[in-house]
Amino acid sequence: MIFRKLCTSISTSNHNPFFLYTKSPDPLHRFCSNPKLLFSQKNPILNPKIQSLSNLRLFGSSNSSMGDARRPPAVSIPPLETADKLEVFRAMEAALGSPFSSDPFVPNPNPLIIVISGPSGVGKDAVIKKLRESRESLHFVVTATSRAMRPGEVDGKDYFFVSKDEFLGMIDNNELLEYALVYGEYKGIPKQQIREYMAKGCDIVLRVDIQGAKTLRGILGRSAVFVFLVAESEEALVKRLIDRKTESKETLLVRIATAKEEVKHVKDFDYVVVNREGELENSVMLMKSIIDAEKARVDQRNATI
Ligand SMILES: Nc1ncnc2c1ncn2[C@@H]1O[C@H](COP(=O)(O)OP(=O)(O)OP(=O)(O)O)[C@@H](O)[C@H]1O
Repeated sequence: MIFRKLCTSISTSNHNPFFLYTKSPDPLHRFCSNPKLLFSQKNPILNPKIQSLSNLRLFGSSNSSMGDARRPPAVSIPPLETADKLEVFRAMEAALGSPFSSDPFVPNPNPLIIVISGPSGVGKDAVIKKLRESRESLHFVVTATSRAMRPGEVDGKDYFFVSKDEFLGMIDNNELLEYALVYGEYKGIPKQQIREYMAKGCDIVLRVDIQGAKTLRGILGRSAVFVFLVAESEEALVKRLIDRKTESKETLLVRIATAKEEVKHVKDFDYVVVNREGELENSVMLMKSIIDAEKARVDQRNATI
């Protein structure tokens, strides 16, 4: 009730269309026309920066207290319609009593760790290859593996191909963030590579199997983003694996049986991307959107290795 009275009194006493703030003897009256402002940083009583607005004069507007000899001289803002932009800019700085800052309003996003996983043959490598071509700020960690090189693969680019003994040495020296024995072969993620590229501000992409993703979730928690790649159906996945022609009949059967179980783990991930037959480009686009959205999060993930 008292508050409404205050507002009524100021709305009848203040006719200046540009400012809520006038030289009323009662400081509460100055911001009464919008009750929210009373308690916000826009309230000149609370914000000393805006208090300097009392020195502000617009061309063509009257200011009844201009004769007050105790106040510093008023700053004039030239008319926006005709004045030079820089002139207006400088006048506004002078009116506010400090230069406008060019510092970013929000800090740059943190480097992101993106874990991509999914059943064998779903298209992880295919998606990553396309992402690699389109995003320079992403670093794709080259996994170390003890498996033999497939035709077309390049050492140091697709994987670091090492012997089983070399791999065991890396485990002993604590050089791996995560490692696993997959279908009789070792695969692991070198820590040093991640540290080095995160220090350069790059986002990191890790490609792991489902078990690896589970282990990484245990290590990284919510500090990394986990994406599950899946085919649209079991049928599509089997056809894709047959087409790839990299498996024996036996390993093909094992991979298919494993994939059926692995799909159940989708709920442990942050995102799922369905890599439909013939729609690889769409999957890549969705991956990019996920990364963009993650970079725009207010509550940034903050991974340290
Ligand atoms: N959307 C798609 N449509 C059709 N074929 C695809 C699609 N995505 C990937 N492929 C093909 O499916 C096969 C398996 O893909 P890829 O090797 O990338 O799978 P992966 O998940 O990396 O498998 P693994 O875990 O066994 O290494 C490849 O021949 C690839 O070119």
